Amino acid sequence: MTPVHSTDQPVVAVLVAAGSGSRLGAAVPKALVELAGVPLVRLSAEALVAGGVQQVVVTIPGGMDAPFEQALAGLRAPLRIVAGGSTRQESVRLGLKALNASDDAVVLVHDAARALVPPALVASVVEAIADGAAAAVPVLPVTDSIRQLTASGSVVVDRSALRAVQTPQAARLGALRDAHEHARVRGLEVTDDAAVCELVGLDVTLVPGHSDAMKVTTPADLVVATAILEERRRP
Ligand SMILES: Nc1ccn([C@@H]2O[C@H](COP(=O)(O)OP(=O)(O)OP(=O)(O)O)[C@@H](O)[C@H]2O)c(=O)n1
Ligand SMILES: C[C@](O)(CO)[C@H](O)COP(=O)(O)O
Repeated sequence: MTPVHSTDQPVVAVLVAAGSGSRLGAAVPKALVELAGVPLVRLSAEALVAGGVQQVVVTIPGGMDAPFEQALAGLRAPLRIVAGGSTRQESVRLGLKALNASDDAVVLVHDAARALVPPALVASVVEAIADGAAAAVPVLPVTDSIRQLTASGSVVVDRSALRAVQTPQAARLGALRDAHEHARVRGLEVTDDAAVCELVGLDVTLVPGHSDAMKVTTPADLVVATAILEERRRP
């Protein structure tokens, strides 16, 4: 399949898959859980490659090499599997270290749990970096009403000013490695790579996200994701 974008930049990715999936509660690590017979990590890796990624490092739980190698066998891009860390942030840092590419390569960080990310969304964060953004993340408007807890109760929040953040998140490889090292040295913990970039003063550019890039977190998410995949496969 031809990548859905074109750029002169090398495009590489860290696919974080080292989580246990405690909220899903499956018998295997979440990234090995199957949607319509295909492991989440395999679907995610294929979406990255279809979106133009040329090299993938996958972070996995320690001691799980064999099942992950089997799940990822035959991927149409160079692939390396490395042990992840105890947090997502640490897994990303270890994955970035294992990539073999120049500092100016475009790097994507993607959750294996967002297995149905459309290749066009992958391409759109790459293009944002190629067009000059320091960091790029996909976002969606928030659909629930939101309240913020206060000392005396709670207050309503204007949701029109809020966005939910997805992956893949993109930057230049050298800059993202430096930002993660900065966070590690200072003991700073944040929830995503855009926030790591902001710790070192990089501007974050927002691109439109997609509902199919939902994160499989709970058993109900698995039902929704299965339905999306089956709908895609319907002739
Ligand atoms: N130490 C960790 C924790 C998470 N992840 C990855 O980061 C992504 C987002 O994390 P999440 O979906 O919250 O996964 P888990 O941490 O496994 O979920 P839970 O909190 O339910 O255990 C997942 O693809 C997960 O595999 C990782 O590589 N290393
Ligand atoms: C990176 C992320 O998916 C963006 O929404 C999210 O922050 C991961 O959070 P989690 O705590 O690992 O579920």
